[in-house]
Amino acid sequence: MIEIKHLAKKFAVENPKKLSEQERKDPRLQGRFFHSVKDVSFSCKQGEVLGLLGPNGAGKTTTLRILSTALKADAGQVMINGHNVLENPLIARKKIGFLSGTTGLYGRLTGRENIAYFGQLHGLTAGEIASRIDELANLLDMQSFLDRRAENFSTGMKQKVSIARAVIHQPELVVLDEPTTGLDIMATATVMEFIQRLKSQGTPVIFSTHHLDEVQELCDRVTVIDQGETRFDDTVEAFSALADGKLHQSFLSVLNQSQVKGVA
Ligand SMILES: Nc1ncnc2c1ncn2[C@@H]1O[C@H](COP(=O)(O)OP(=O)(O)OP(=O)(O)O)[C@@H](O)[C@H]1O
Repeated sequence: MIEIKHLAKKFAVENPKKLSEQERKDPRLQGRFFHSVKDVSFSCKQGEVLGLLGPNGAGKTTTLRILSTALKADAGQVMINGHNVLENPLIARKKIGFLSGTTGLYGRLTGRENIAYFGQLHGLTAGEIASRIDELANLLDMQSFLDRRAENFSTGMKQKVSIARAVIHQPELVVLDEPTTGLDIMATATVMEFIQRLKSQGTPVIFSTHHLDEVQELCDRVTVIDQGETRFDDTVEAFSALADGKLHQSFLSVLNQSQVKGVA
């Protein structure tokens, strides 16, 4: 069980000129600070997949980076199976597998070496690493390129190796930031099947996405964030029922209500 309560994170704005026009108009900009995440709460149980939705700049990546301990929250609580993540980041790192959109692979290492390196960081033995990589190579369809240097990998190859690297230590919770962005149909299907498999093994998965068909196919729960605040957090059935099964309409209706609230 993972529970996120009232997360908040602001960033100091070093140079206001570097903000986009949209950010300059955003009510989250207050003086020298941009309050990227203001009040985000959601929860996800064993074996559930949660889809984190929101428009560009809503605060999804910031939330997931806090969850994975890559960023420190200003306020709020993250509990994983009774452990306080924000107070015990080292324990939390062992429990969480995090795919970030920005962490690159080491180009001079092969795919296998990139994954094995993370296994070593997590304290796995050489034997454990080898058998786990074999298993992941199968699940993510990586055999044909695993022993090539990563520098010339396609986007799909890179993403598969990055996912394998994130889950080498069999984490209790898997957090994926836009795992299918930029992937072709085949690679997307492989990643979706992989998430499905984690789910069937009972591992909770939280992933951000802009693809509602992925939500339809995989998710048990949906959380919508807008302007740094949770605007919807419930089952996929409840989300779907907002607009007679049309998830795009459900999403838009949550955002419309959110804007009405923002104005009020
Ligand atoms: N280190 C930072 N310093 C200043 N502002 C930041 C920083 N990181 C994020 N932000 C701002 O916080 C807001 C939320 O960003 P975030 O990346 O969390 O959004 P997102 O929902 O993941 O968006 P997208 O769907 O475009 O990936 C954005 O306006 C972003 O520019």
